[in-house]
Amino acid sequence: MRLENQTAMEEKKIVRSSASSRFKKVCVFCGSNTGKRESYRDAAIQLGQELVARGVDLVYGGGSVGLMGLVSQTVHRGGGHVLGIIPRSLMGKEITGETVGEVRPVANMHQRKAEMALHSDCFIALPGGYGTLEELLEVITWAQLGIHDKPVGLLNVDGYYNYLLTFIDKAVDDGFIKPSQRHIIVSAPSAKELVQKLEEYVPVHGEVAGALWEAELQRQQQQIGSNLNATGIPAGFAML
Ligand SMILES: C/C(=C\CNc1ncnc2c1ncn2[C@@H]1O[C@H](COP(=O)(O)O)[C@@H](O)[C@H]1O)CO
Repeated sequence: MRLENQTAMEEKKIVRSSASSRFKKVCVFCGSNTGKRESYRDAAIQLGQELVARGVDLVYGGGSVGLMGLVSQTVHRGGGHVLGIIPRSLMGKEITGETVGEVRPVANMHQRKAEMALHSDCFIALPGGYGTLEELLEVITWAQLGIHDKPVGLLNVDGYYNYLLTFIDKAVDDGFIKPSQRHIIVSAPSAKELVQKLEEYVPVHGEVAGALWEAELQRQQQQIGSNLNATGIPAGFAML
């Protein structure tokens, strides 16, 4: 059966390669829309195929819309485990569509990001909009602070992220990002090249030595839990 928006190229059989991966689970951030270029859809499917070929499971934001749907359906169809972490407020089918694999409902967007990060060994951003950018920049910030040392990859399909990369270079030139931390982001134009680079990535720690990951996330989760009001919205947030 063809997936929605699936091209002929995508129907190729996915063969699990014998090459093992240092990653067990990769978290993918990507558009809840497919974007206007076929190359974006192809890249989502190619990334899903690359994960399956390497025996890597998927963690993502849940739902079946846009590129999220394509990558999750590809991994699921290829036999990989798919974990979708989704705030209860986004769970309506009209918002997320039919999801595949395991779905973990969480209280809010903050808990989703913490859980996505906790359950994965690496992050990859495909093309996307505000949601994708926000998720990407948060894990980069956490890497900069030494909260984690998991690789962060940008799948720069057809130069989609060129302006962002240029902007980051400007921030380095103008003294807002340390040159050593420019290298937190690993980018490549294709899924195969990107995953290979991420496999070879050696983390560069900033001023905070060592990963404080587990402790920090557990602290965040407790904080989130204790801050929730009756509607599941953290104190101080009007809406989520
Ligand atoms: C509002 C619409 C769809 C929302 N559906 C979503 N379902 C699950 N996860 C989502 C959804 N929207 C955003 N996300 C998260 O943000 C990233 C995508 O956001 P973007 O703004 O589209 O880049 C994604 O990684 C999810 O974690 C109907 O359009």
